[in-house]
Amino acid sequence: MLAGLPLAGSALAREMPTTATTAPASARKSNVVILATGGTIAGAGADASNSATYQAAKVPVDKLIAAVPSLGDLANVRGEQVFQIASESFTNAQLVQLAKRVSALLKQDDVDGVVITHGTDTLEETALFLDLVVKSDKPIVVVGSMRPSTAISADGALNLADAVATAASPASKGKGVLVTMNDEIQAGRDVTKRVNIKPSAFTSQWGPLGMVVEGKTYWFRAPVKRHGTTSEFDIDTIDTLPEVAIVYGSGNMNPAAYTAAVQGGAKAIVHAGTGNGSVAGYAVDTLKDLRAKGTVVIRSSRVGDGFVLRNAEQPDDQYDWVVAHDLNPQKAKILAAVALTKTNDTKELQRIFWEY
Ligand SMILES: NC(=O)C[C@H](N)C(=O)O
Repeated sequence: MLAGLPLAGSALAREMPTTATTAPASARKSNVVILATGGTIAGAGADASNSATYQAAKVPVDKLIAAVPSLGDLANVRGEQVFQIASESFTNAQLVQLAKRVSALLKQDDVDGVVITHGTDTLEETALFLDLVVKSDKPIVVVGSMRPSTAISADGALNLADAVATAASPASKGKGVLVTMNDEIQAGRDVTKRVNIKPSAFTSQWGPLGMVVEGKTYWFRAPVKRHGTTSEFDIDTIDTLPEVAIVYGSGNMNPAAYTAAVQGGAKAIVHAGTGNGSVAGYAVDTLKDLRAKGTVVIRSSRVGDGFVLRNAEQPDDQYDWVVAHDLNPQKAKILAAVALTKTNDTKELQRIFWEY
């Protein structure tokens, strides 16, 4: 029920008085553009009790903005509807289109920051992609919600207000793509969806960078990996991304999955290995074979936390494989696709996995 939105907004307005601003009254208000792509933050359920059964990507960006009147206290905000999709349906072509729009907007003098509203399922992929390819120091904040806008205690309104506050804050400059969920500011590179049903779904093994409280950002750490202006990748020179497949490791896995991925067009395989990216003994020959024929093999871990070391578990130097460092399989897939636009040299690819 879209009629639920203004109610949610005015409730928020009561809870967040206009004193919650990020800058002194004399400072110019930042100009923030909200690019809407769909997801649960734009979702609508039949009833306020529907927190998990609803349709994603229903509410248009103007209604999302109107539902949170306090946004106007934080920044001069305008919206653009880029897509209206659930994020599990994002394609590489859409990633490229979105990043080109972000890049173009941030080149404008009258844009200080960009917020992207996004479904949470692949939010972490988009956040890393933008981190790698948009050459700007201006804040880019990706935000979603775990409950649809019509649900009791919907989390989208506050997450969006926090995103706008973060995008409007000069303190957010140069910190890479940021994600605001559940009061926290996370590094887009590191953050991952770890719970599929709670507002506290997004965490990073390295911890949040900061928090947003009453429209003000508080920072505790900053990313050290290459991103934005220090990245060697630039969306202005990327038009397509190569196919990269993830193959999931498990007990008694079928190695035919690797071959099928390559037959399906994959230029690289991210092996979501057990433990430290380990590979079943009976599957090693298939991967060695595919590598000999040109497929890039990247070892990541299905565990999600920790990091995969070269030549631990498997002799990567001997097999000419790459390790994903601390990137989980879905993030390794994004970095591999971006890196492959420049090189398929495995030494270069490994350097890129260490540096980004
Ligand atoms: N919470 C969400 O946004 C989930 C939804 N399936 C999406 O990613 O679009």
